[in-house]
Amino acid sequence: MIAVIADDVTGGTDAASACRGAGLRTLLSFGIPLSPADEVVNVHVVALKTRSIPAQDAVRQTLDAARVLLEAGADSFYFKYCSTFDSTADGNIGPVLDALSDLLNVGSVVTTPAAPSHGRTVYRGYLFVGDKLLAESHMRNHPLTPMRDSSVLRLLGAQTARRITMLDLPVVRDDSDLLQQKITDGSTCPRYLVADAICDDDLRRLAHAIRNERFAAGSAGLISAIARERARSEAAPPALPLPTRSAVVAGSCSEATLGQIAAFKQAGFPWYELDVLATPNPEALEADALAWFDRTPTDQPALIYSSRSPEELAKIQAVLGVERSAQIIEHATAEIAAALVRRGVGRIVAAGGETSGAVVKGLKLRTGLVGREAALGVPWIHFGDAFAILLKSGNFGDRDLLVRAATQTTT
Ligand SMILES: Nc1ncnc2c1ncn2[C@@H]1O[C@H](COP(=O)(O)OP(=O)(O)O)[C@@H](O)[C@H]1O
Ligand SMILES: O=C(O)[C@@H](O)C(=O)COP(=O)(O)O
Repeated sequence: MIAVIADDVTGGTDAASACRGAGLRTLLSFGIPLSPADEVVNVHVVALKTRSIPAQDAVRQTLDAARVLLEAGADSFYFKYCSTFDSTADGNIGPVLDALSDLLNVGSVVTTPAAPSHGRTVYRGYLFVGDKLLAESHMRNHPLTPMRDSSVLRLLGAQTARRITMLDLPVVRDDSDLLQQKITDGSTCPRYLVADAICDDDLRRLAHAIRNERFAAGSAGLISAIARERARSEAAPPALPLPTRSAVVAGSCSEATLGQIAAFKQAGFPWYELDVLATPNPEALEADALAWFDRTPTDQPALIYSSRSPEELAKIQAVLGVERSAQIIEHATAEIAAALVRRGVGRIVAAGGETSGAVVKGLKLRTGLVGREAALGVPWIHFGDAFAILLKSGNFGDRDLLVRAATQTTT
């Protein structure tokens, strides 16, 4: 079994969808599973919410999850971080990689955030988002993890004392056994090999070269290739009916989400804006939002959001602070989601990684079945027939995704 530990909830759904799409039986747990799965699965994805927390807490939670998965029979491990390398200045990715390499007793670890199908490519160690370098993309303005450098080697180098070398494109594409040699040479001394990859075939080559390694790390790109290396078959999950009453909650401030919110409003559905500056109190924000929701028609999807443009966000953060404003919003959003479900909402669509983490916590969701994708990397997760959730990375999905997900009747 492949064990995947993701540093946030939407990262977990993205990775789970990639494995499911490769035809592997995939289980997704939110938080550390309390007991091993009672069914045979090829992949168990554990989605944590460690991306923005202090490194020592992230390490502890990740190791706890890894030990449970080892006990459940995992023979290889993947640490899923964000395809835009989201991490704080005190960086979790390096410390978590160090700790997992030690636990698993591995030397060389291949890693790349490349996910070409999501528009993330790595060339000469520099990470691109579409046609822009990471630090010139919208990720410069991320509320919690603004990315102001594009070099994966420098970003990772600031977070670990271990040696980092590059597997550049000519090596990745070499048809002799150079790639394999580079990976196994000196593999007894701990180090990270940051790989270039600009198309899926580069990831396929990497996955083939590391097929006997116990540990690798990166975004959904490399785990998708690893899953395909194992499965070599593709089976689409069956279409399933979706519970009728739906609601959307959004806290992502990414360009993609702002466009999706605008499309939802244009479609004429009811919407409500959480104003944390006017009401910097989660309970009061929740009460006002629910009073509004209780007046909306039950046959229409409703949207509740806190998302703001970078300029508006900067103003809010200057008054309330980055952490405090995010905490108030996340607390309110989690409670609102739980209250919506108590009011009969059977389908929640959440936009934003941290936001989704808060929603999953509010709803106390544990382990669900990975279903069909509503957009690339955004699968429906089913909890029996009565409840389904779609957790959308802020950056993912076309402009109509929120409208489509809130109104479609089957997956
Ligand atoms: N109006 C707001 N003021 C301050 N922080 C906000 C506001 N709206 C959302 N946030 C915070 O911004 C962060 C967005 O991150 P996230 O949900 O992970 O989205 P993404 O997937 O785009 O990264 C969350 O922590 C959220 O609470
Ligand atoms: O790798 C990715 O881009 C996603 O899987 C992911 O981790 C997204 O995180 P958020 O943008 O915080 O949703």
